Amino acid sequence: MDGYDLTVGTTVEVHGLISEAGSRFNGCTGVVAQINKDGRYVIKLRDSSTQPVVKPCNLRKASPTCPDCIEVGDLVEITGLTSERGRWLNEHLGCVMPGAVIGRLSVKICATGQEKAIKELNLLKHTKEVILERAQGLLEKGHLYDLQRLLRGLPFVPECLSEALTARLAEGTHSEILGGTLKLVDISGKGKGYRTERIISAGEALLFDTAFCSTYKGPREYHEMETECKKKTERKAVADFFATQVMTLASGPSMMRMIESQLISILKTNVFQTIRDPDHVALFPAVSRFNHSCCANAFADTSKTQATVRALCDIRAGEEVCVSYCPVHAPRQERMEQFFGKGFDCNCERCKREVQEDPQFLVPCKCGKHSFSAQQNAKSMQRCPHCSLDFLKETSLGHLQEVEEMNAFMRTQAAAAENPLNLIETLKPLVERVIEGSCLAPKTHNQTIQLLNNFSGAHYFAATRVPGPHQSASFAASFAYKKKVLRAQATNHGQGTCQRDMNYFMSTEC
Ligand SMILES: C[S@@+](CC[C@H](N)C(=O)[O-])C[C@H]1O[C@@H](n2cnc3c(N)ncnc32)[C@H](O)[C@@H]1O
Repeated sequence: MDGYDLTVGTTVEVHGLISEAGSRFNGCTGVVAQINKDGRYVIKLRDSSTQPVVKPCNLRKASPTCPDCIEVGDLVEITGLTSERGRWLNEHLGCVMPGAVIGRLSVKICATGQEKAIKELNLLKHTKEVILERAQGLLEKGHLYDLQRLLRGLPFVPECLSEALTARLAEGTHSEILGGTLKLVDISGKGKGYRTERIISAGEALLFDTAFCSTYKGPREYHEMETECKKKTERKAVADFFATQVMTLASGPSMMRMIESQLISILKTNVFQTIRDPDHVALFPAVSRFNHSCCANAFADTSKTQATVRALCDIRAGEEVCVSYCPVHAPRQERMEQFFGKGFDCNCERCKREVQEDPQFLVPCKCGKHSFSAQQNAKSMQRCPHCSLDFLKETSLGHLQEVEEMNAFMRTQAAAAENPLNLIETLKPLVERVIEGSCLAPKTHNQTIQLLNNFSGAHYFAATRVPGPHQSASFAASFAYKKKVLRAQATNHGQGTCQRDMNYFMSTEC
């Protein structure tokens, strides 16, 4: 029956309109966007931004041979998703799969391989030719980040196109500021750095860069990279890039420059250990211009060949964008040790706060009204001003040592080979003392958090790898302890810390 069995998302054809204004829509196809209370249908037309409102008797399901009608096997682009969870899918290509649910089609996303149920209204059908034309355009304009995303997972990429992309990326001289997000400027006291050109949303990709050189981590890493640089610069185009973009990067303290070459000093100041290839180090000339902050608002997701910098939180227009050169969960002292030789002391807001009082060394008093401090510069004997309980810093540090030893054991081969149920029993007494407070190790110290994380992990492995009646309880315990971990991290360096976890970024598409 015409019109009456149509739901939101169905592809329809308009027919039988007789008014002068309406008759121009006869024969047009579109998708049902909404059904109004008065029973009329709002139609989103394929080729026009006009959305006619039509009675159901003037609509019929588009014939399957209609070029707009989306079918299993079609290539589609996702568009117009507005929810926080769905937005990132916009502009992604997918393939329509069997198994539609009411009002939605099942779409396999090319870039990630995931299947998502998406309304037809949010899908734009494309031919292979249109996609390849778009890809060629991106290559010509040098938008390699978008090109790479477009081609990822597509079944029909011509070899010449993928080879051209691979060659451009491998040269190591390509970088792009994405979507007009950043500008490289002088930053007082820090040399160069990036500021935002507009408001940025958490998760947005800001900059894409390719590795100029990379090698395995090891005692000769800088010398190997120096050799690679020299070899690359035999080509004139690369030599120009090297002179203007590499040799102008920040180098270490002048004392170091007297005993080593300028290039080695630059490499020592700018090379990253890469996140996705942890056995590698790489030089990304454009990423190297980001300054450091211990409460960074961006994160460099790096592999041995390329890097994407993303915003970790919403950022105001004009703010400096910084990444962290060290793990953000480390206590201040450990973080500073990692900057040794880099020629600066971090003076970010977090460091200023933590010089006075590092939250990772606070031990709450039993009365709940006061916290003691086990920080290096704190007094050895402390007394709670509310309940007069005494606290001995050395006892607290001794308990922290116990926690550290347990964590060290958890990193051994013996622990990795152990049955997770036995590991739970090994960890339990210490974890229980931490929770009920008889272990005086600071509750939000990196090591204490690590202990809880290990306990959560042991429960997770027990739930997923050891069959038995304990499995659902182990799952519950794993999540409960993971929550404690995230809460403790948020106490140290603000809400949303879980988003500073590299695993969060590695699980997002990029
Ligand atoms: C990887 S580079 C960052 C870009 C650099 N500002 C430039 O002009 O190329 C590292 C150098 O930048 C400076 N820098 C980075 N973060 C800083 C900070 N938080 N405070 C002061 N200097 C910083 C230091 O000189 C450091 O050796």
